[in-house]
Amino acid sequence: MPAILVTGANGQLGTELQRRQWPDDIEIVAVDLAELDLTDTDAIAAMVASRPFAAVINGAAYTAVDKAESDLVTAWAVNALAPAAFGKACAEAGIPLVQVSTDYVFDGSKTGAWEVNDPVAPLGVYGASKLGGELAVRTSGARHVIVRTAWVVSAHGNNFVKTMLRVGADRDTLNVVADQHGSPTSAADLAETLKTIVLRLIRDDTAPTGTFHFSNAGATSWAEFAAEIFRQSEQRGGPSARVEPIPTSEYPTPARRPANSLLSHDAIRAAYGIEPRDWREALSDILDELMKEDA
Ligand SMILES: NC(=O)C1=CN([C@@H]2O[C@H](COP(=O)(O)OP(=O)(O)OC[C@H]3O[C@@H](n4cnc5c(N)ncnc54)[C@H](OP(=O)(O)O)[C@@H]3O)[C@@H](O)[C@H]2O)C=CC1
Ligand SMILES: Cc1cn([C@H]2C[C@H](O)[C@@H](COP(=O)(O)OP(=O)(O)O[C@H]3O[C@@H](C)C(=O)[C@@H](O)[C@H]3O)O2)c(=O)[nH]c1=O
Ligand SMILES: [Mg+2]
Repeated sequence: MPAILVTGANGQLGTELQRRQWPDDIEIVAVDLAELDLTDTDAIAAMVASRPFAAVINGAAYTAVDKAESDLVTAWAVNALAPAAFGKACAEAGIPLVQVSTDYVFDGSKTGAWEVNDPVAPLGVYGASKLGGELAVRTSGARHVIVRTAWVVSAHGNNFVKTMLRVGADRDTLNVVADQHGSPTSAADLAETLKTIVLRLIRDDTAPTGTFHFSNAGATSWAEFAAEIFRQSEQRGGPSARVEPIPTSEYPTPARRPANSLLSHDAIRAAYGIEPRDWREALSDILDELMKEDA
């Protein structure tokens, strides 16, 4: 049975990839740190060669954006050197690699949505290390797809939705930055997109390769996002708080973040016919799942 190796098994994306309905003839082999430490490039090579995998989805990453500023050796090992090792191993095995990247490769200076070939200029260590991963995969010789995504949220793991609900339960008002714009992404919707892509890559030698953007549709700011989270939470009898929109200058963090990281879907629509749904609708599914768990 063809098997797909998935890293980041316990992360948001890895969790949702394992929850997809896969074809009966496909097996998902999902590994996390305990099974495969991505800072060990020899272990990556050995894992990819351990059985005849049909493809690899590298969903693991060092995602602590602020911590990465002072922990850059680990961030670069996981986000750049590991993708390089996967690229080399996949090229040797003759199998496709799906690498996940981020809106934080952009500096945020553009007005409007970022296209896949727009110039990259990361503002911090996380974005720079993820860009390193992109470049390594692109030059590895492996047949590959790189999907940049943004603001990933789900009912599992660490993310903005869960942070807002947790903090909002204890406070009347929350200060949230209103001058950083982008597009939230449901990890489930991202997983469904990666499923479509990886199955095409496995079954069709002429499937589109290269770099694509996927997020949910619609632009927002973190402050508007927070307000919508509380609006939808309150509707379900969950925690709510008032959102006070603030400028980034009033929320100092170790890492700089892009002012606009909205991603254009033109490339993924043209190549794969994928049309993302609105982020509010995706958020509604996540809150349904979270509130069901609370009940
Ligand atoms: N989260 C977001 O907002 C965004 C994410 N992305 C990208 O999407 C992808 C998926 O992100 P997401 O699911 O949210 O990330 P998570 O932070 O939820 O999960 C990351 C996973 O990577 C694993 N990991 C970290 N270090 C290592 C290591 N040394 N060896 C093995 N595994 C390791 C973690 O394991 P453990 O749990 O054991 O630490 C965790 O399971 C990543 O490539 C990320 O860069 C892109 C844009 C936005
Ligand atoms: C908790 C909190 C955050 N913020 C701000 C900080 C930041 O600018 C923004 C979002 O906070 P986060 O900690 O979720 O941000 P961050 O960790 O930067 O999220 C990023 O993660 C990486 C992995 C990515 O690839 C990006 O696409 C993006 O999702 O909101 C507030 O203004 N008030 C608050 O109370
Ligand atoms: Mg964070």
